[in-house]
Amino acid sequence: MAPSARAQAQQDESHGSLHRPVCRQLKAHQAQIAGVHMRELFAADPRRFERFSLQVGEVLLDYSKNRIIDETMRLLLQLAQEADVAGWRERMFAGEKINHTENRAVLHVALRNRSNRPVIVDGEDVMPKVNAVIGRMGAFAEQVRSGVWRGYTGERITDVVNIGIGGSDLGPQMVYQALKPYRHPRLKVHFLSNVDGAHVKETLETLNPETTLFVVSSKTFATQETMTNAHTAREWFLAQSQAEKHIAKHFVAVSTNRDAVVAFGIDPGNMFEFWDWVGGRYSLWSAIGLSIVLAVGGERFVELLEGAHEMDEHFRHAPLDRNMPVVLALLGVWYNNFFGAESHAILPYDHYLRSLPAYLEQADMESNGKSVDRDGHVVDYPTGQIVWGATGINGQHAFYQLLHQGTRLIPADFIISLAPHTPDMQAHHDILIANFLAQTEALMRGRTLEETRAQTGQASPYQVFEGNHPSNAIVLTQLAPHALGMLVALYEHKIFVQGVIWNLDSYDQWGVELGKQLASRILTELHADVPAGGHDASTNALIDYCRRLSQPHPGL
Ligand SMILES: O=P(O)(O)OC[C@H]1O[C@H](O)[C@H](O)[C@@H](O)[C@@H]1O
Repeated sequence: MAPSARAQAQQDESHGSLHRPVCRQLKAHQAQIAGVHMRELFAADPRRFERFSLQVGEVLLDYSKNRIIDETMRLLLQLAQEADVAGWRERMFAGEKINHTENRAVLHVALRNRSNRPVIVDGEDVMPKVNAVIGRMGAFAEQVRSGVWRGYTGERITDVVNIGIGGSDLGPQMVYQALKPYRHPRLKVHFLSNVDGAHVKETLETLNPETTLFVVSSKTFATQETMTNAHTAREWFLAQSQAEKHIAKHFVAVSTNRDAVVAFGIDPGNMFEFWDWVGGRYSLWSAIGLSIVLAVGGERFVELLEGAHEMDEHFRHAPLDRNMPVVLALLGVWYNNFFGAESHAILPYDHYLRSLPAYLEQADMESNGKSVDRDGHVVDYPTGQIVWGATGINGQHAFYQLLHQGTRLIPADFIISLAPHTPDMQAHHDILIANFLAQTEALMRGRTLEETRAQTGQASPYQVFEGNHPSNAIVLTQLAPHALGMLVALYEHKIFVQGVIWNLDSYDQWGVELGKQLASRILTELHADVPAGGHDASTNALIDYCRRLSQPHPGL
């Protein structure tokens, strides 16, 4: 068998950051600390919380329940310094084309640059156009919210449908859910992402074309799922409105691709623009946030941007050892590369943050799920962690068993907001807070055999909890737009720092392309008259099987 390009590349000398001498020191240090229980660390240091916690604005990070001591953080910080996190950070903020495989700048930070400092890309300050689009979004949303903007029969808009997928869906959807307490009472936003006809049908069947506004959101305006859904929505709308001229009142577009928007039949006056230096999974701050602005209004959206900007400023200026995104990133590297942890759980104790895990799955795994480094070498160390999670309180009654007594090390972020949006139900909120606190304590402390005997009267090994499971507690004062902006930016920069340490381009996503190409070929084969060929035997047979059985059967 001819050696693959990958195998060939593997023969190259490895150049990754994880081959620095400091990593050998970290490895030796891990061997020393692996047998130490966090109980002992807490017992030995009553000031552990003060030393291993950080506050930035309304965000508190307690990282004291991690398997670290001062020496751990010292070595991890040395790794960050040697990997030139500070240099890469400056390059990003300065608009350098750090997404080198696509030759693009990475400037979601410019979208929320409330200082208005010039940000230069290709010799042009992008801030005037950033601000102009934010202004247009706010003005348009105000028209819809106030009822000045009406549908083709003169009715006010009651429903907004964001048609998009990936970054053009998960970000706005997560923020819309998180900020639901702030939404306009008349406006409901729906998110149509799946090309599955069932999702389309379920969404459209509840809607009235006269009062529905479609926001077709796609960076490229070429994504098959989004375009197919947008065309179906257009047909559905025209079936009732009967005239193309009415489309202008019911379809707007968000994209970087003006020509494709015009070709689709959307008036460029109804297009909200963004730019190729905004990555799809970092785009909720751009015009992709239009459905958020429609729901909560321009002022709230600006508060969200301001929150992100506050975290950006902290990330850019705070020393690395007091830098919240850097600390979170280093802890992730500690477990990923030195403890062999494979995944990282996101556990919000907040109903409004229930989409955060799905959002972070894309943000993190599409950014750092890479096995070839910036220099084209195949890495020989684990990179992007598997991010997963669900609302913590529900998880307690489902998968936490494995966190507490399973065989794997799964670091987790516990997230809560203190002032509820339901102050008349404080008793409910107290239960949430109590469980949030109890779980991190239980994961850390565990329960010894002696304690089990003392508490239950039995010395059952099944009731022993090993403990020593690491977690971060992230506490927001309230889940308001500003705090949410801070939280999301915190994770974005954590991902950035990890990408630098693993020597990756965190801003491309070539790994999604191959499946897309094969799907377009198979789509034509599904309609062919001849048996499938040219694939492996499994795929050929499955294509034929699907072709035979996927046609609608009368009577079914
Ligand atoms: O916004 P679009 O161009 O429609 O792209 C939507 C999504 O699809 C792609 O396949 C990428 O994996 C995502 O990063 C992107 O957010």
